[in-house]
Amino acid sequence: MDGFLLSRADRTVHATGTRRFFDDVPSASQALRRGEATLVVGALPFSPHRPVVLAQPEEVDVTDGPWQGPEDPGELPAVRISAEVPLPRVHVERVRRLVDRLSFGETKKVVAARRVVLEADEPLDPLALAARMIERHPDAATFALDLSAAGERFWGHSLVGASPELLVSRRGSTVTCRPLAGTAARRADPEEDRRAGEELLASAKNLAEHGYVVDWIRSRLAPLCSELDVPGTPELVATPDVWHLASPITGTLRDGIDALTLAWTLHPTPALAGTPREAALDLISRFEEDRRFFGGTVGWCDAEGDGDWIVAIRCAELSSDCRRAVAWAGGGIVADSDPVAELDETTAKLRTLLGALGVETAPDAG
Ligand SMILES: C=C(O[C@H]1C=CC=C(C(=O)O)[C@@H]1O)C(=O)O
Repeated sequence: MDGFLLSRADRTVHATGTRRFFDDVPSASQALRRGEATLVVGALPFSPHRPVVLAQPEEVDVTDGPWQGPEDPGELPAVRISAEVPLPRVHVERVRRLVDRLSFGETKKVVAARRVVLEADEPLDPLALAARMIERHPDAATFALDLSAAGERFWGHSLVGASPELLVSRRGSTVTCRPLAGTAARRADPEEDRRAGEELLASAKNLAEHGYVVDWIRSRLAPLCSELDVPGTPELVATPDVWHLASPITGTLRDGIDALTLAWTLHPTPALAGTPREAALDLISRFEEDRRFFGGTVGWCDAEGDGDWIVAIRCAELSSDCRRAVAWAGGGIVADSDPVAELDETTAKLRTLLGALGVETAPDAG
């Protein structure tokens, strides 16, 4: 696909063509500051050491409300799962090993992720998939973008997803974050569903998982803000597939740090990495293959420094022929995590992407 789409309930940024690519966050931020670019769009990968996708687009369309895609995006092709990496039982075993490490080591939390490889009968149009995801997940931030600028491994690839998690947003001197961590699968029965949400809100394990993320964001934002409002307890938010614990955080920035630099300062949070962050990143690199842009961040930043950066979860990377896709899901592991429940949690999270493609996932064991 050409370009970049970020559709949120209140605003859509749709950009096409490229005037210039940037190699890193500081050079993009400098171009915005000097007035050499009016907008930068793109994505940062999960690993802070891998190439970014940051571009000044040729044309930009900013509209109120969610993206109004093609009148009739048409049917998506039939898609099936061709591999799971690692196999579900191996993911359970990995989580068990991580739990052992967390019980005896200095690491308090680490996020373990797995992948599902999908094959499509016909090419899967990234924007048609995005349109389907907007329809199914109207409250999420739906994105679709070309990843080619990240190098040969990504030529012609695109990333498509519908994320419920805002990494950071800046409007003038106001900075907003809404980290998510702590999850329970939604239930078909309304009474059971309500109870699942209430239990999540009272779960010491999930509150601990959540607390690490809030502490990280507070520690990164506090030096940059004259005021910072961090709620003492999280609230419950729902997607069609899962309940989450969420903390809406708001601050007043002291100086003109732009949204892109804020994203770079916060990313990856313990919602995707763990605590302490470096130890968790080290464990992830030893237990998993490169996450590429899963768990990274997707967004835009304008010349005023305003912008929105979304955590790249509930997403898939499409190959250049659009016949293959890789979807990821992860979950925070702490010392008292149950490995089988953690597998089920990733299955519930995968439903956002797989459901849009009409692919069935195994029902969870809960
Ligand atoms: C890592 C993912 O979710 C994050 C966001 C919300 C809740 C999470 C959790 O409960 O572990 C994760 O931190 C994912 O969707 O793949």
